[in-house]
This record gives sequence, structure tokens and C-alpha cells, in this order.
Amino acid sequence: MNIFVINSGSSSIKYQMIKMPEEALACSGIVERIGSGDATITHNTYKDNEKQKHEAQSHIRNHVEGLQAVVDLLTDSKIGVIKDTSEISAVGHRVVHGGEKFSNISVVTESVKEEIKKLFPLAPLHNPANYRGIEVAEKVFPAAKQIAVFDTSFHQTMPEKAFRYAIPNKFYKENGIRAYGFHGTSHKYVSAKAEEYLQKKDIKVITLHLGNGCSVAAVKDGKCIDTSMGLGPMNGLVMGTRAGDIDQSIIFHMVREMGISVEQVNNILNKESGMLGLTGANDMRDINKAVEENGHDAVLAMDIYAYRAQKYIGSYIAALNGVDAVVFTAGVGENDVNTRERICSNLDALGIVMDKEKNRATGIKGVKDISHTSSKVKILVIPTNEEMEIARQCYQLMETNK
Ligand SMILES: Nc1ncnc2c1ncn2[C@@H]1O[C@H](COP(=O)(O)OP(=O)(O)O)[C@@H](O)[C@H]1O
Ligand SMILES: CC(=O)OP(=O)(O)O
Ligand SMILES: [Mg+2]
Repeated sequence: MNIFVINSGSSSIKYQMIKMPEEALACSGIVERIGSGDATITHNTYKDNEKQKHEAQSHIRNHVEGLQAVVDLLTDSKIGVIKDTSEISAVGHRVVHGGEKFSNISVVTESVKEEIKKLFPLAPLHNPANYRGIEVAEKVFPAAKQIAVFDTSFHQTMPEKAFRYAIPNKFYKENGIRAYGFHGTSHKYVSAKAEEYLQKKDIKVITLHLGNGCSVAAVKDGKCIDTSMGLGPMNGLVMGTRAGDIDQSIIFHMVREMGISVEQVNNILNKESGMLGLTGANDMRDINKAVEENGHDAVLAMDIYAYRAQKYIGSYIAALNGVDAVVFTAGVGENDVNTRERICSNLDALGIVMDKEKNRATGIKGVKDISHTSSKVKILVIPTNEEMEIARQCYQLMETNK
């Protein structure tokens, strides 16, 4: 069974086609800079685990044209992996916000789409793009079942003391204001991998998803008990362009005293803050370069980023009453040796000691154990695979609904 997984962003579409139950990746790719006039498609096909890269530049005005271009590659006479779109049984969509309605994956119906739409204000960078991805896929893959997999689902096991805010009850009861948490598909995937790697059940794991968006989760017996993101994917860790935790009075100060509109403040906190606001760059590769050149802003920004992560690790050790493993994942977590080293430094009192050489070792596929022999806690680098997790869940749903 072919499952096509879509992670639709505001100006990009990431996709993979996975054959299930073999879990064989047939192709993957990304359409970037949609609507800008110089959109690119990077499309990879896989044969005997060998990756072949095909790059194309194209005028792609919108998501419909983007996905249509991908379909042309999927069915291409030379590099195609299917003959017709009807060979795709299901399309799995990453949907970032599922609110309290969706603690599980869901076949897309008109009412599911309405619910996703209602959540636009809570995840303005993500849900509108995810919704558009669904609408486009319905046109491009009319024979396939459309399935939504929510970032929030994995966090629905959090106890009320973790997800409630200390604000008047009516805001929760009448307006659903609570912490939901995000990147759940990734936290679920890597925490399960940690269990598998340690060959131990019911372990306590702290998972750090450090990508463009960053979040940390405390996972006990495979269930999330707390996470750093809240009502929307804004708070918690310092991110590429998002501030993470701030004092709320900053917002009132900006609006009342500085005359900045609420909309602008939202934009500042979501798109102009985090590492971008502190250094002028949001990609850790550029910031690492600036650190090497002793740029003061870059060094300070790295310190702030790592210090925030350390504080969450400490508080989640308290929440879990101990920890067996700390897991790094996503673009920064998997690749940035300096950031991992900063985050794990000076945590020996908590039983966390990194082996710096193991941390810098390259060429290891799969799980990388970077803990020092003296470390009580395992420190693991585990590549996330949100698309595979989505494909697995879609396959299970298709099998049970047969
Ligand atoms: N080799 C690398 N070294 C350091 N950081 C990296 C490297 N590769 C990617 N990154 C970081 O990972 C980020 C992207 O992470 P990713 O998980 O792919 O994000 P998203 O899924 O949110 O787009 C980049 O912005 C960059 O900061
Ligand atoms: C929820 C979220 O922040 O997602 P991303 O990291 O893909 O931006
Ligand atoms: Mg991501």
C-alpha cells in the first residue's frame, strides 16, 4: 500500500511516498519558495537504499501547482515511482493544531476540515497551510483517503495540572484556553526509539525537538506528561524566529507604551525573535560561524538558547522524578554538535555527562549514544522521522477500517 505523506508549510510542501507495511521509502522531496517566482523542487528517488536527487526550477505560483508538479515527477516516464495517482491509497497530512477534539488521527471529512479551520488563530503559521495542503491533495489525489495526523495528539495524555493555566476557569471551560503542545509525532517517534534502543520498557525520557520550531517533552511509560509549547506553538524554548517564554508584560508594554499594534507584536514574537532577533540569522550553521569569529551577539544567543533548554531539562527531571535518557532530535538536535555540547555542559549534578568525542563522531547511522561512561543518564541523538510515524499511523487506520 502506497501512503503519500504531506507536511505543507506556508511557502513549502515537504512530501514522502512510503510503501507499507514494508516501510520502504519510494521518494521524498520538497517544493520551496512557492509563489516567489524562483520556486525549486528537490525530488529524491530511492533504489536499493541509494538516493538519486533530481532538482528542478519552476514557476510555481501556488500550492496546487506545486503539488501538480510533484505528481508529474511521481508519474514521470523515466524517474516515476507510480503510473497513476490512483496507486496512492492514502494521503497522510501533518496538521499542527488539533485542539482538544483530536487525541487521535482522523479521516478527513468536511467537519474535520471545519475544526482545523477553527484552530487557525491558534496556529497561524501552520494550520492554514496544512488546511490548504488537504484541499489541494483532495483535488490531486481524488481516489485516496485523506487522513489528518495532529502534532497535538501525543500530548493529550498530559495531566490537567500540566496543561491548565492559572487563569479564571471559564477561559478553559468556555474557550479551550490550555496548553496543547506540538511536535507530538516527533516526540512520540523518538521516545519510542529510545525505549527500543535501551531495551527497557516504562522509562523516563526527556525529548528535545530542536528544529526551526523547538519543543521539549517529558515522557513516562511512552506517554507525554508535560511539554514546553502551550496554547500555540510559541512558548517554551528559544527557536529560529520565535521568542519562546517571555514575561507577558512585554506584550502590554509594547502595545500600551510603545504604540505597536497587537498584530505587529504577534509578528515580532513569531517571526522576528528567537535566534533571528538576537543575531540576525536563524540558521544555526550561520550562527555557529559567527561564534567561531567571536561575534558577541552570536555567543550570547547560543548561551540563552542552551540555558533555556537546561532549565527545561531540570524542571522535567523534577516532573518525572528522575530521567533515564535525554534525546536530541530534529535539524539542530541531530546536527549541531556545539549546541548539544552547550546544553549538556554543567549538568553533572543531575547525572548528565556528555562524552565530547562521541558527540563529535560522524558517520553513525541511527541512534548515537553520546553519554560519558560516568553519566547516570543516557544522552542519545535520534533522527526523527515524522513522515514514517504518520505513514505508520495511516496504515494502521486503513487496515482497521478495511
Ligand atoms: N548541519 C547543521 N548544523 C547545525 N544546524 C543545522 C544543520 N542542519 C540543519 N540545521 C538547523 O536545523 C534547522 C531546520 O531544522 P528542521 O528540523 O529541518 O526544521 P523544520 O522541520 O521546522 O523546517 C535549520 O534552520 C538549522 O538551524
Ligand atoms: C509546531 C511547530 O513549531 O512546527 P515547525 O517546527 O515545523 O515550525
Ligand atoms: Mg519540523
